[in-house]
Amino acid sequence: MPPREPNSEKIIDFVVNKRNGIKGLVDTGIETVPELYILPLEERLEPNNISNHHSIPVIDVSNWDDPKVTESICKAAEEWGFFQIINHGVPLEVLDAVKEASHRFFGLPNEERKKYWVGNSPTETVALKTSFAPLAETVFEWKDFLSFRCSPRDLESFPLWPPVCRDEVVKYLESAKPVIRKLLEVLLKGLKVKERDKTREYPLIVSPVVNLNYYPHCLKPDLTGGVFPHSDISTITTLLQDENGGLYVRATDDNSWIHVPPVNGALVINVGDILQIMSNDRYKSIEHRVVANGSKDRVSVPIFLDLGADVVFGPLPEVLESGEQPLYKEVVFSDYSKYFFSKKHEGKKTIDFARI
Ligand SMILES: O=C(O)CCC(=O)C(=O)O
Ligand SMILES: [Fe+2]
Repeated sequence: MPPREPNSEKIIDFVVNKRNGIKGLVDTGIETVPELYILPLEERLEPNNISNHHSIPVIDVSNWDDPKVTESICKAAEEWGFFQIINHGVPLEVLDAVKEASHRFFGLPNEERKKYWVGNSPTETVALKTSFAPLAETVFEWKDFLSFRCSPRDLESFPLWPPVCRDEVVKYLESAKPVIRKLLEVLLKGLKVKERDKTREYPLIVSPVVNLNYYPHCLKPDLTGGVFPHSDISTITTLLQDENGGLYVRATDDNSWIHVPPVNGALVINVGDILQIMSNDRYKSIEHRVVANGSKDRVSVPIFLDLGADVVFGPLPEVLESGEQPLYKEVVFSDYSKYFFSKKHEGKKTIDFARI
């Protein structure tokens, strides 16, 4: 990594070592964007790279038994890797409550918030972090996030989670689980995996991670990145975004960036690397990025369906049945995940870890 300028070291000390995060820095009333957060020209999202002719599908899932619905889901996972669902049954109040809870947590006084800083938190199942991989990044992401590990065992530490948001996180996850199960069922069926194969489904649903993402307003959002281009490592991600917008998804045909417009009550679903690997590239784990807002603090709440640390995954036997060559080897989830978190966000590079 090239040496950083002296002021960047001071900023890192404040946001990382002193655990104030970007939220703490914005609260000091900074009037310019520090060098540490400025992207080189070629990495910024330029207006002429934003698509004006693509849009990701919005699918009404009020009737899961309608074959048109299931076909649209599998087709969207193949062609776009991203889609929004509406009429999914998760109550609007639950969605609004978890967004409000995110604002409440990040609105806590610095000293209160810091108690949950990674490595210092009362439990390993909840961790407050800034940017993505500060030890590996030359430019930081304009984002803090509070991450909850939510396997049934992790939930035993619920009493140690921040009281201002813990009920809302659990309620959101529990309300979303039937939808997530249904989505997995549909997507696996599209890969010819036998219905209700519990041994298969179980490890897929058991290790969710919920993040409360917080992007404070940024004076010059065009110069910075809320999240840099990356793909998720999950099986699928279910994301709740707020009304500010700012999420962009890569178009597979011309590499432009497609804005994902906020739709009240919708959930954004995307395929992650695990499902791309399991499907031997049938479903696509697509690059996406976030641009912070110039005047509003943005929140989003993803549920990442991860795997248990020791779960091994690779292309599914059903997919290879017809003689298709596997494009990926089998890997252990914890190895894949460690690799992802050891480096900065770098587009689609993580998946090469498993590629044959
Ligand atoms: O905030 C968003 O809209 C997306 C965040 C994201 O991509 C992530 O947390 O992996
Ligand atoms: Fe993501």
